Amino acid sequence: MSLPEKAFPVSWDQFHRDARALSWRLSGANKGQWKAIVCITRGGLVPAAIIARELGIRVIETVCVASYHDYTSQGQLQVLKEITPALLADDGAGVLIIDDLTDTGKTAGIVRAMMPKAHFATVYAKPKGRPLVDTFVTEVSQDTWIYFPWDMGFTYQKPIADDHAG
Ligand SMILES: O=P(O)(O)OC[C@H]1O[C@H](OP(=O)(O)OP(=O)(O)O)[C@H](O)[C@@H]1O
Ligand code: HPA
Ligand SMILES: [Mg+2]
Repeated sequence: MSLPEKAFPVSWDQFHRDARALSWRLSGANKGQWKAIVCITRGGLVPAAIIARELGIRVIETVCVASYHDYTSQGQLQVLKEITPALLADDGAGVLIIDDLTDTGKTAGIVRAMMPKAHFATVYAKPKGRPLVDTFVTEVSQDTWIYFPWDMGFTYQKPIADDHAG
């Protein structure tokens, strides 16, 4: 397991703000008219709930993809549940695909291929995945790991001075 060099921790408050910022951007795309959200589980579930609330979208579908089995190392991508055929019609035109982030772009690539005309949005993006998303809020470098609030808990932090003590 190789740990990315930099850490980008995100609090619930920050995530809510960033997901709202994404909603604002999406309200200006496709005239704000979306047939449905397809969220990529599990990470896409949280932003999908916030965006659905902001944009008044009531039809929420999932596509279940798993890849990072061992913390930061990506394994074989597995599609555990496909999208309902009703939304695949017309190549997914008018459908909003939501995920928490795009990293290598592999997950985005697989889901995009299922619905080439859908609009793909993530809250965060790294450079490799960025060309695969239509809308995102914040870009972080490829050597940064994003720590989401649902993966974290409060822990004791050593004072900075302790690192300098002999
Ligand atoms: O751009 P990629 O390199 O494909 O990585 C991005 C994907 O990885 C994470 O999901 P993960 O497969 O870890 O599952 P999870 O959402 O259930 O945590 C994240 O939520 C994205 O879906
Ligand atoms: N953080 C959390 N999950 C992830 C990341 C990340 O930077 N990249 C791929 N899955
Ligand atoms: Mg995911």
